[in-house]
Amino acid sequence: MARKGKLTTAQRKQLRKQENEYIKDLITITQEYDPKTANAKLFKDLPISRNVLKGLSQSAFIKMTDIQKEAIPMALKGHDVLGAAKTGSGKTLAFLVPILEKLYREKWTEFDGLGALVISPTRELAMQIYEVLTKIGTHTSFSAGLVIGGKDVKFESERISKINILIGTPGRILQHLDQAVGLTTSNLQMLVLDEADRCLDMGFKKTLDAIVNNLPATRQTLLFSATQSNSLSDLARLSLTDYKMIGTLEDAKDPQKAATPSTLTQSYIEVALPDKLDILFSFIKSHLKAKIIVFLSSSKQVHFVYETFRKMQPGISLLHLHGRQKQTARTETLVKFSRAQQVCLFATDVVARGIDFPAVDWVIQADCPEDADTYIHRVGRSARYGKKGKSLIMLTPQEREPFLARLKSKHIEPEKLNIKQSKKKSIKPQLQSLLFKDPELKYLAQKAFISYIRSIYIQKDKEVFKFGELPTEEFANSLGLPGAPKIKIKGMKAIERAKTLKNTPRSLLSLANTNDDGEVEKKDKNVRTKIDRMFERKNQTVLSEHYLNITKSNANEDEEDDFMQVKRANHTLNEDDLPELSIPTSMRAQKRALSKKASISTKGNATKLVYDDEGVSHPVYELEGEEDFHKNGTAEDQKKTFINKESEVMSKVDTVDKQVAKEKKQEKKRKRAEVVRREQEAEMYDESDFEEPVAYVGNGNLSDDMGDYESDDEAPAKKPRYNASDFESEPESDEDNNVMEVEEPQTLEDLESLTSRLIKNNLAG
Ligand SMILES: Nc1ncnc2c1ncn2[C@@H]1O[C@H](COP(=O)(O)OP(=O)(O)OP(=O)(O)O)[C@@H](O)[C@H]1O
Repeated sequence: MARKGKLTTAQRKQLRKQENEYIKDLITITQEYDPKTANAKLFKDLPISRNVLKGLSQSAFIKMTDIQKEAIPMALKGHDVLGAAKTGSGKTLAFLVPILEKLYREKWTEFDGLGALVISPTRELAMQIYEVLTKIGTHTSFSAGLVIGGKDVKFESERISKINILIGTPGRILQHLDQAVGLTTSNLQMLVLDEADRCLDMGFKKTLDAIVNNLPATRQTLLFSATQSNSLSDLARLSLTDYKMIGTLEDAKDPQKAATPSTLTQSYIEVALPDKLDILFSFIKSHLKAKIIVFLSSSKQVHFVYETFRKMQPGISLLHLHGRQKQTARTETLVKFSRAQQVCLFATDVVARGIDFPAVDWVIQADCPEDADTYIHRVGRSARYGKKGKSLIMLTPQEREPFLARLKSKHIEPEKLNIKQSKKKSIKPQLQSLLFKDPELKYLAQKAFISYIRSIYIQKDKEVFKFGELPTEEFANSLGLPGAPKIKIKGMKAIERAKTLKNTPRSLLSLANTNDDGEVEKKDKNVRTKIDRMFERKNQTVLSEHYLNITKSNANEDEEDDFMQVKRANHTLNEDDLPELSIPTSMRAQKRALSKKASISTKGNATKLVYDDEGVSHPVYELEGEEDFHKNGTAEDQKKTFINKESEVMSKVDTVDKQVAKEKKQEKKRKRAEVVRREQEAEMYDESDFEEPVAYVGNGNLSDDMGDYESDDEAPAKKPRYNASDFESEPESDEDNNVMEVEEPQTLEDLESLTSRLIKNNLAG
C-alpha cells in the first residue's frame, strides 16, 4: 500500500510511460513543424513542453519576437544556428528555450553531468542570462550554475558536478574545466555563445579554443549576436558545418534591415576633443529628468569624469561602472542604474553588449567607439524591445567623416545636431580649480589623459583615429591640467609610426628620439633611475608615500654603504697598480658576452687539447708521435681539415644562435601584443581577479539556486538593496567627499613596464 502522498511503483511507472510518450510526440511534432506554414506567433504555438511554456508565461513571455519565431524551431530540430538580430530583440530566449527543451527531451538528470554551456563575454551579461534562465526554467528539474569568479574552488567543484546548465565568462569556465574534477563535459549537448562575435574575436581566442577542445565534437552549437561574425575560420574553430543562418549579415545589405532598432533616434555632433567635457556637462545639465548612459573609452576616463562631475553637482544622480571595479561595486551599480529613472551612468564598453537596462532614454558616446559594431551594441542599450530611445555620438573633426562612412556601410545614418552657442559653457575653470585643490583629482586627470591618448594610439582603424593630429595641449587643459603630461612610446613599430607622423605636435614629436634598442627616450643625457622618476612625480600624493618609502630606504642604504666601506685613511692605492677590470654594463653587452658565438670569437683559434693520465691538458701534437701524426696527412692538409671542420661547427652554432634570437624576438613581440590586448581587455571586460573567483553554483534545483544567488554578498540582489529614495538622494556628505574612491595607484613597474606602449614620463607637476 502506498502511504498518503507517495506514489506506488506502478503509478510511477505509469507516469514515466506517459511522459515518454509525451516527449516522443513532441519530437515528432517538432520534426514535422514547418515555420513557414505554421505561422506561429505565440510560444504556445511551438512544440514546446508544458513546463517550459508555464515558466515563459509566468514571466510574461507570451508573444514571440521575430528572432524567436525563426531560431527556436531551427534549434529544436537540432540544427546549429548562427543568429543575428537587432539589439533588444529577444535573442536570450532564442537560445534558452532550446536549451531547456533539448535537455527535457533527452530526459537529462543530475547524473548526466553538464548538458549545456553558455558563454558570455562579460560577467554582467552572464548574470543576466542566468537570471532569465532561472525564471523561465522554474518548472523544470535542471540545475543551473553561474561561474564568473569568486568562491572556493573546492566548494564549487563539489557542486559543479551536479550542474546541468552552466553559464559563465570564458576565463572562468576554462578555469573550471581545468580544475573541477567533477565537471564532466563528455555528454555536453549544447554550446551557446552569446555575443558570439565578441567571444570569437582575438581577445578570447586562446581561452575559447581551449574550452572548445574540452567539449565533444558532436554537439549542437548556437551563436547569437546583433553583429554576427560569419567568418569561415571562426565557424571552423567551432566545428560548425551544417548550420542555419538566421537574420545574418546578408540582411544588412537591405536598408530596411539595418542593425539598429527603428525606434531609436540617432544623432551626432561634431566636437573638438578639448570641448567634449563642456558639451557633455551641458548635455547632462539640460537632461536632468532622463536616464542616460555615457560611454567613454577607458576606465580612467570614466573615473575622472565621474569624480569631477560629481563635485560639480549637475543636479542628477551620477554612477560609474568599469571593468577595474570590484565585482560587488559593479553589481550594485548595475542594480541601482536599472531601478532608477533619472540618473546618468558613466561606463566603459563593459556594459556595451547585451545588458538589458530598462527604459534608457539616452545613450551618449562621448568617445568614438572602436568600430561600427561597437556603436551598434552601445546604442542598443536604449530602444529595446520596441521601446523608443535616443542616441548621440560626439565625433571630433578628424573622426567625423571616416566614422560616419563606417556607419553608412551598415545603413546607419545619424542626424547631425548643432550645439546652440547660448548652451555652450566652459567648465575648464571649475576643473582647473578642482585639480588645483585636490592632487588626487589631478592624478586622475593625468591618468585619464594618458589613457585617452593611448586608446587612440592602439586603435586599429587609423583612418578614424588619427593619433598624430591629437590636440594634446588643449585636451590636457580641457581636463583642468596645466599642460600635457609627457608620454613616451616603447617598441620599434611605435617609433616608426611616430617618425612618420608629419603634423605631430611638439609633445608627441619627442617620441621620435630613439636609442640603440629602438626605444624612444628623452634626450636627457643623464640616465634617470626609478627614484629620479619618482622624484619627478612626487607632487602626486597618491604616490608620495611610496616615494618617501623608497627615498628613505635609499637614504638608509647610502648610510649603510658608507658604514661598510673600507676607509683608506691609513693607506693609499695607486690606481695604475690595480688590475684592469671591466664588466658588461648593459643587458645587451651581458648577453653578448654570454653568447656562444661571442665566446668563440673572443677566444681566437680553437686549440684541440688532450688529457694525460694525470688529467693535465696538452695540445694534441705534444702527445702524438711524429709517425702517427704524419699518418693523417701533411701538416698543411691537417690544418685545412681542422679549420674546415671548426668553421662548419661555428656556422652551425651561428645558425642556431640566429634562430634562437629570432624566436626570442618573436616571443617578445607576441608577449607585448598579448599584454596590450590584456590591458584593453581589463579596461572593458575585466576578468582579472582570478585568485578569488566567485561562483554561484546551483544545487540541483533552479529555484533554490536563485535563492542562493540572492543571499550571496557578491551576487546581484534580485530584490532591490536600495530603495528609490536611498538612491535619489545619493549621500554626498563632506565626509564622503573627502573619501575618494581612488584606484590602486600604479606601481613603478606598471608605469615603466616594457609591455606598455605608451607610458607616462615625468608627469607635469
Ligand atoms: N517574447 C518576449 N515577450 C516579451 N518581452 C520579451 C520577449 N523576448 C524578449 N523580451 C524582452 O526584451 C528585452 C530584450 O531582450 P534580450 O535581452 O534577450 O535582447 P537581445 O536581443 O539579447 O539584445 P542584445 O543584442 O542587446 O543582447 C528584455 O527585456 C526581454 O525581457
